[in-house]
Amino acid sequence: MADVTVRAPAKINLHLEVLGLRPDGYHELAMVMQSIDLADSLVLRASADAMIRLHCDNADLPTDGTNLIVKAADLLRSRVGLPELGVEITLHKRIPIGAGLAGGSSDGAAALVGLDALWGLGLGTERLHGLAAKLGSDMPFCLQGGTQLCFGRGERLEPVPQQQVAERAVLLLKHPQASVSTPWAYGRCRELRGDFYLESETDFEQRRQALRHGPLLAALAAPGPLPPLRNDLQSVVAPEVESVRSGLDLLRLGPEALAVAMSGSGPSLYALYPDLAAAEAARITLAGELDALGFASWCCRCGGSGVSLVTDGSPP
Ligand SMILES: C[C@@](CO)(OP(=O)(O)O)[C@H](O)COP(=O)(O)OP(=O)(O)OC[C@H]1O[C@@H](n2ccc(N)nc2=O)[C@H](O)[C@@H]1O
Ligand SMILES: Nc1ncnc2c1ncn2[C@@H]1O[C@H](COP(=O)(O)OP(=O)(O)O)[C@@H](O)[C@H]1O
Repeated sequence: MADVTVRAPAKINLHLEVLGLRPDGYHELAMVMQSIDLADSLVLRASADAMIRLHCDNADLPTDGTNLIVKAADLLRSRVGLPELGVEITLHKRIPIGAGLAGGSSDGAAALVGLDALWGLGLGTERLHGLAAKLGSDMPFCLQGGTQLCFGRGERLEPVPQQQVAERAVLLLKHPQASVSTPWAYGRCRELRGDFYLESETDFEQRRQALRHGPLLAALAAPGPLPPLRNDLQSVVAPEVESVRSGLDLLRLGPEALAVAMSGSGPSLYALYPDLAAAEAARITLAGELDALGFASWCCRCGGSGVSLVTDGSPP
């Protein structure tokens, strides 16, 4: 059987609002997530020995059962009740790890889509979404991609219909020595907030409506400026991580952007521009400071889709 290649794009958060604490210990969220064209790729080859094996070109990443790709493969195989299925997966890692860009979740989502195709399971979107939600709150978004409102733990998706978002591009920064654990960020958020959470479903729904019909989505629908972006984890993480503070300052002082924010639980930061040329020009203007502060940087387009099978001829 032919190899299957899957593209696994990163995301940024255009809005991240922590509404409440849920009975399951997770936070109730209202987010706008956006795919970008910085992507990992997975190559899957069927094997006859009933083993799930992962190889990765980044030695910092475990390839054992803690990797979300292996977890996804194990879960899928046990759900369909076919323990004899085997696979050898090679991961080309380009998304920085522990960066707030959902690289692990996107890899897990890509494994679900790739194995569904490789093993000929024909599971369909709804069942894959259910499996993804079990593996991680961000994983359903990574399957779907584009621009989505994400509610609940992050797994309840509502598409944002505007096309304009996809024209835009980001200058993305991450300090190679900085990484933030998502459980730590939410734990610290809880410590800082104490009892300061909304409590009722009515209050949650009011905030969801405010986001659906608020200034951010209206502004995303047209070219031009955006309102200041909200990420409730930014004020939790910035005081603890120096590169988040210095990177945000740098992007704010740089060539005028549509918006500047931290992505997810950080420590990645981005400045949003009308198009890729503007993001690349900003990167050139800031090259000296980026170098002096030791930041890695990328210019990425906002993307219209989540994980996707790579058919012959298209680049992974
Ligand atoms: C913060 C966000 C924003 O998009 O992304 P990252 O910065 O990690 O990319 C997400 O909420 C991360 O989603 P994801 O990384 O899938 O989280 P999970 O694996 O489900 O959960 C990891 C841990 O984060 C906390 N958690 C996660 C989601 C949520 N709604 N409430 C939480 O409190 C819990 O402590 C959980 O044990
Ligand atoms: N395939 C994977 N790629 C990246 N990280 C992974 C993967 N599988 C498991 N992880 C673990 O998930 C954690 C979060 O990584 P990542 O998804 O890159 O960041 P974030 O949750 O901040 O977006 C890390 O501790 C990492 O070891």
